[in-house]
Amino acid sequence: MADLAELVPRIAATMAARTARGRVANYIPDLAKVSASHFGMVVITADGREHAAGDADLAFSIQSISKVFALVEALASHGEGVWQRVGREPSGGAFNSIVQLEAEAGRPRNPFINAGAIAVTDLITDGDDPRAGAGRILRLLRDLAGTQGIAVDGAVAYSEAATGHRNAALAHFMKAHGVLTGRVEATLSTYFHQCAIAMSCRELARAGRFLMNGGVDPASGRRVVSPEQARRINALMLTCGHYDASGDFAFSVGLPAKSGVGGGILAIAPGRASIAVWSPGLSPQGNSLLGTAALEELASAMGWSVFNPDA
Ligand SMILES: NC(=O)CC[C@H](N)C(=O)O
Repeated sequence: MADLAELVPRIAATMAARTARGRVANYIPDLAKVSASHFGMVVITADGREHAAGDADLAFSIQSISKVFALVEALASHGEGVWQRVGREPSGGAFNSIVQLEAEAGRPRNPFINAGAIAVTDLITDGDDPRAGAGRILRLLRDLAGTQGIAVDGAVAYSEAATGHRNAALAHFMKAHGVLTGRVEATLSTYFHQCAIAMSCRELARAGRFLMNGGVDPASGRRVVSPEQARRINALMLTCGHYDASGDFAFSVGLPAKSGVGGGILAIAPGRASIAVWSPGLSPQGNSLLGTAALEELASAMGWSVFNPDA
């Protein structure tokens, strides 16, 4: 097995030199301002060691990675009731697709496509102030990462709200079917704020540690979710975390992971590591191109696949 102290900087150097870096998301105007030249990576192993390289401490917009932590909050307050409004099947469609909703009575396929995430966020939206629901996610992330320094990037939240017509369409459609119960504007605003949370790879990898550790944060000993919920969240990340590229990601990397259009990916090697990578250039499906390539190299060098007999 490779030595992580040598491997992580080597992967970062390889990715820094790549010229084909994908395209930075531009449908949210403020995300388009980020340079495609960034690459950061942090691997935290079960023994608590952190291996960091590149832009490991630069904050970026976590976007859809926030959907994992919104789900944790919804499970905490609503338990299994979450599954009454959102399914557990990969959609095979784009992250912001609307077509399945019409055929399936407004019930989103899974909590990681936009429709499903908005339905989950509706459960933790409290009143009209987006700071309430987004604040729950922020508190969770700060607690898990061990820093108060994580915040919502107000400019990104505003930019997203100003251009988020597709998300508004998804939300109104679900409201018409009774899948959303809160006020649509409040739910959407909460969703835009959670997506605009900015944090670094180091903070994100720390925040993901409970998922490699059966639901307990190894840093504090706090139980975040039950062992069964941790397994299920990992299962959803593996099957749905990369939208219509989830099968390909499972094929080439083989780890539960959640991507965001800010170019971040949180990946979990159960029992072994919590990993965060960031490179803003995206594949056509909206997943970090170099982040995926880096995870593929890491997983293969370490033998970290949930499909390995000895993993
Ligand atoms: N895939 C993503 O990261 C999408 C999140 C983005 N905030 C959106 O709603 O479109």
